[in-house]
Amino acid sequence: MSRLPKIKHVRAFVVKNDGTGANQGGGADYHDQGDGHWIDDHIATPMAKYPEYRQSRRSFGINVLGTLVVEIEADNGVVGFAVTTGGEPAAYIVEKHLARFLEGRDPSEVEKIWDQMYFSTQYYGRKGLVVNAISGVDLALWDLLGRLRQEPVFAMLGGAVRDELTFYATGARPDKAKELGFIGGKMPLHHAPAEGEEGLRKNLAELEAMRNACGDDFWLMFDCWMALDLNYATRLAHEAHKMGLKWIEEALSPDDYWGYQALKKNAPKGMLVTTGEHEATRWGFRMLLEMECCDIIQPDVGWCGGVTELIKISAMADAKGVLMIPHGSSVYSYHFVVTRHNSPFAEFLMMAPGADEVVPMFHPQLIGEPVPVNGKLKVPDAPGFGVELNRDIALHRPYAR
Ligand SMILES: C[C@H](O)[C@H](O)[C@@H](O)[C@@H](O)C(=O)O
Ligand SMILES: [Mg+2]
Repeated sequence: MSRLPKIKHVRAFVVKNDGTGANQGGGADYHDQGDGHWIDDHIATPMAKYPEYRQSRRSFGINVLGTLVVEIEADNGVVGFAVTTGGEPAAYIVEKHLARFLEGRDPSEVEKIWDQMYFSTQYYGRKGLVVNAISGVDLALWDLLGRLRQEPVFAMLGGAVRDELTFYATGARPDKAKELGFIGGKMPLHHAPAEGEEGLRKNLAELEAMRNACGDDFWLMFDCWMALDLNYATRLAHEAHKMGLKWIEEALSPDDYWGYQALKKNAPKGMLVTTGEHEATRWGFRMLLEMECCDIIQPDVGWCGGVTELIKISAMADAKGVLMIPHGSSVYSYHFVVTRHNSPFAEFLMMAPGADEVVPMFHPQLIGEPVPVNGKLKVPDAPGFGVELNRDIALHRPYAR
C-alpha cells in the first residue's frame, strides 16, 4: 500500500480568451493564434479543396476546442496539473466521467486508473477528444506524483539517457531556425492537391529557396498535415528528394494505413516517411508499426493517451527499430524523450508569429516553461514536469461539482 496521500479532487478548466493580456489565445491549443501568424497562413489541409477554407485553418475550426487545464489535488493540498487541447467538451468528460476513477484513489495507481478511464469511455472514445481528455488527466497525475515524491517525471520514467535534448524547429523560417542553432527546420506545406501543378511547383520552389538559404546539410522537412493523396505525396517526395528533403510528414489521412504503407514503399531511398501526431493509443500505433507505415512515429503525449500510454507506444517502436519523436508538446514530451534511446532528438514548435525567435511553446500558460538555447535544452531537475500554471490566465470551470 503506498504511503502517498489520496486524491481528493479533480478539476477541469478552460481558458477564456478575451483578447487581452494573457488571454489572447495560444497555450496548449497553440493553433489558436491571431492574424498574421505563420501557423495560420495558407497551410495545406484536407479542407483546402474548399477555397473558402484554404487561407486560414481557423476558418474551418482548428482552434475550436481551446485549452483544457486539469488539476488533481491530493489530501495534503499538493496539486498536480497539466494542459492539453480539449476545451469545454474535454472538461465535461473529465468532470462527469473520468474524475470518478481518481477521487479517493492512491495517485500511484496510474496503470489501473488509465485502464479504467480508457475502457469506461471506449464505447464513445478510443481516439481524438476523449483520449485528449484522458491524456490531460494522466499528465496531471504524473505531475502530482512527481510533486508528492519530489522527483521530476523523467526520473520516474527510468532517468535521462543523455545530458540534454537536441531539437529541430517547426515553422515557416528554417533559415532562421538554422541561425538559432536547431538541427533542422520542418516547413508547413502551403499548397494542397486542389491547387494543382502550380501548387506543386510553388511547394517545391519554397523548398528550393530554403535549401539555398540553409545549405546542403541542414535538415529540411515538409509537414503536410494530412492534406495529400498518395499520388501527390509520392510525386512530391521524389521531386523534393532532389533537394535533400529529410522527411515527408503526415502526408495522408491518419486512417489511411494502407496509403502510408504504399508511400513508404514508393518513397525514394533515403527519404523518411513520418506520421502519428493524430494517432492514439498502443493499438493505433501498433497498426502504423505492424503495417510498416512509417520510419518515425510522432505521437503527441497530450493527445495519444498521456505518459502511461506513451511508455507502451515507445516500447513497441523501439522493438521494431522505429524512432519515436513526439509531436511538439513542450515539457510533457521533453521529460519522456530524454529517457528514451529511440528518441534521439525532439521537436520545438516556433510559436513566434514570424517563426523567427524562440518563445515558450505553450505561452502564456506555463510559468517556468523551458526553451531550447542554441537548439539544445537540459530538462530542469524539478518535481513533476517542473512548471507552474500561470494564474493570470482567465480560468473557467464550466462543470464544477
Ligand atoms: C505546422 C503544422 O501544420 C502543424 O501546425 C503542427 O502543429 C504539427 O503538424 C507539427 O508537426 O508540429
Ligand atoms: Mg506535424
